[in-house]
Amino acid sequence: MARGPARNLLYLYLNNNNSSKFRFFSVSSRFLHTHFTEPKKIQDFHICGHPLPTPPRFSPLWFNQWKRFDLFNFYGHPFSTVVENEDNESELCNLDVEENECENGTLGSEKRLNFVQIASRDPVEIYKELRDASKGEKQARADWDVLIEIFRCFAKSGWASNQALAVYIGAAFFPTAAHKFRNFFFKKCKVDIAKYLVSLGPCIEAEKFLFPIFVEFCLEEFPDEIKNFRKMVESADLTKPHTWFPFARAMKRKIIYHCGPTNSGKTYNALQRFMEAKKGIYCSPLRLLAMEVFDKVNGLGVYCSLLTGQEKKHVPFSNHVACTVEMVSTDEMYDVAVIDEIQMMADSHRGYAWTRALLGLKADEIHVCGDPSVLDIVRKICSETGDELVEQHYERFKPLVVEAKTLLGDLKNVRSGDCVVAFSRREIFEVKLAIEKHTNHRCCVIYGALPPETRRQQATLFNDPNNEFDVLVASDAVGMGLNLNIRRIIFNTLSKYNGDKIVPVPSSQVKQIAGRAGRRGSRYPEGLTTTLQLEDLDYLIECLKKPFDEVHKVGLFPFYEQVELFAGQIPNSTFSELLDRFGENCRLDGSYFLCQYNHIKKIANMLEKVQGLSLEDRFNFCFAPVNIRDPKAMYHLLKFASSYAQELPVNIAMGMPKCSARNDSELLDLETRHQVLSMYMWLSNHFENDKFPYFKKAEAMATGIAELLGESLANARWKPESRNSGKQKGQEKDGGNERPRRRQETSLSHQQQLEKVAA
Ligand SMILES: Nc1ncnc2c1ncn2[C@@H]1O[C@H](COP(=O)(O)OP(=O)(O)OP(=O)(O)O)[C@@H](O)[C@H]1O
Ligand SMILES: [Mg+2]
Repeated sequence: MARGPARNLLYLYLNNNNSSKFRFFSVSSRFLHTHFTEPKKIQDFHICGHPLPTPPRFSPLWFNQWKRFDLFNFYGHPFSTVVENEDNESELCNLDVEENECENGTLGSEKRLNFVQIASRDPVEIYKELRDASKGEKQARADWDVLIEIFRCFAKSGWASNQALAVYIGAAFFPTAAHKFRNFFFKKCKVDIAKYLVSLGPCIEAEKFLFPIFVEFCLEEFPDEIKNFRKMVESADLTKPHTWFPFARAMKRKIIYHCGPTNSGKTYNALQRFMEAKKGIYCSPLRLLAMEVFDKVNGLGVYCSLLTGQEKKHVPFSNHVACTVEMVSTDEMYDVAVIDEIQMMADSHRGYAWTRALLGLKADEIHVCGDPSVLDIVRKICSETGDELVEQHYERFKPLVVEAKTLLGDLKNVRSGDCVVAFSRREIFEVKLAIEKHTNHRCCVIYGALPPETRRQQATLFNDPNNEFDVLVASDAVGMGLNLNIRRIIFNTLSKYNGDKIVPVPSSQVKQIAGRAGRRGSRYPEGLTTTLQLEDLDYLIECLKKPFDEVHKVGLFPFYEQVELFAGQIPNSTFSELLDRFGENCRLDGSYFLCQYNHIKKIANMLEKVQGLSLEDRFNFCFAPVNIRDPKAMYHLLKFASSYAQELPVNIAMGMPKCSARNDSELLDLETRHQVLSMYMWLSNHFENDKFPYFKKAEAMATGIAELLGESLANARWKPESRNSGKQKGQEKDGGNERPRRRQETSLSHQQQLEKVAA
């Protein structure tokens, strides 16, 4: 190969993966971070536009030792291209432009050479040259048009915007910076550089050429913006969450992972250790389960208090507490802690509470119970925290058998001890109505929007063989927490509304629900499961066969103090904006994700018009247990916050219904009233008591409404109203404040929102 004219330049061939052609390309030493086996040596020579300081040490033979060069940019991101080392040494250091295939084949060799020189120039020098130029050189009209397009693309480039983050040019500021850079460039532009860019056209290569010049420009022009953004990013740093709990880190904790499917005795065994301990805490996913453990443990003679978002029942002389996971204290010392349903760490909304409990609990022994999906990530966390991990694996007590016959589409085929699972409130009442109309069975119902007390009452009614209520109709709320004597789980459908569209129920959820059948201690020798329709059976079998999905990330959410620190960096923003900015800018390790906060934002937006709330007040109000899809409940929350902001004692401002529900809209009304009272109790526990002085009254009303709900369900023989008719009715009555009843209302995520609440 003939020698190129610029001997002191090194050009590398880049094999462009998109086309099979070799492209002529040059690389600046600043951008070349290769996996060389002799990294020291490679630092000794300069590439592109720089004379080689010690020519004897620069031997093309070095390059021959490596077949392949991966190129990374300044920030460690790989270029899409790969450098292939041709065996012939002269190919690397002495290129012949003429003889090489070049994508832009129409250009003359002189021009191409010129372009090569521009492309290979140090961007710092190019920037300085532009900056120091008194004015730009004249460009042809057609070239301007191309340049304008190139800069338009640059300003919109996701690639450039992402890269800019590494030098603390935030995504919000990037378009402004790109616009100013364009103005600067056009003012100072030189013909050769412009021509080179025009030859590239609006493409990623042009962006890659411009980007380092843009960086130099930004470093000089926007030092304050860069400094501020850097501070902001640093205050939204959620990396290394295990370091947030130095006291827990100072302890030598032993973590026991009780790992297995449903109904295998995980919680039972963990609770044995809990009860034996001098001082223990049980962390529950649901208020309902915390109440069950509270009753059970006290019943066995171990004094135990109860702590949920809504209730604080202190039992004198107790050293044990059953709480909802959000309420766990990371200040208290315990001998034994139990974190139940540990796989909920991966829950998109509430996962942070489990993560916090696992990382922060100050307990010598921590028992975590759950399926195997988070086992690997718990192993990883324990290796980071230095805790000892002991794994105990469990098998189901009773086999789970799939009934291939199904119900053949006919609810008349239900039997005593069956639980029919449906994924919307509407479906639940339709199924109940059909069963009670066409058979002699009576149905109990359980769904997420019912108060825990009512769900327990319905469970007790179903478990008791001495009454006529021998069938259960339930939503996925049945999947966790209740001890139910279920013979057979029948899936009414295996698809549900996810808030956006109808999707198949995830296999992990199918497993969890189906596993409810044949609980140890129940009178059935095995658990059975099947579907209503034959066509759903294959999917059921597929779900049960599938191994648990391995979770790769668990949830995190900032503490109030972290949000407050972040707020200091962007004054005058609303709480909702603050959350968004935090979400955009927070940094996380690979094992964590930021929990979803859309529901919090929705409350934050509603409370925006309430004057006089501090940031901390807003933060607390936003975590109140409210169904954001229920306008009546939202309205009450707004009223509570307004009274609180005016420093008035907050009234419940709601009457007590006189009798149980006679139709579906009265039932919905009872559900909403209970949720509002539950919210009041929660607020009373999370703010100073004197601000919410009617706690006792709210508690008494909530108990009364839970009873009314129980009575209503026992007598419920009405058709659920259609969404539309409900809406019209509501509009007549309350000016559109009717609660929209949507399919997902009974889904677990909804229930979880209500139970989050719990805390
Ligand atoms: N060793 C035991 N002796 C008596 N009863 C037991 C024993 N182990 C478990 N049980 C009972 O078996 C039932 C299921 O046990 P447990 O609730 O511990 O299962 P689990 O694996 O935690 O299930 P889930 O995944 O549903 O939470 C419970 O009613 C529990 O009281
Ligand atoms: Mg359990």
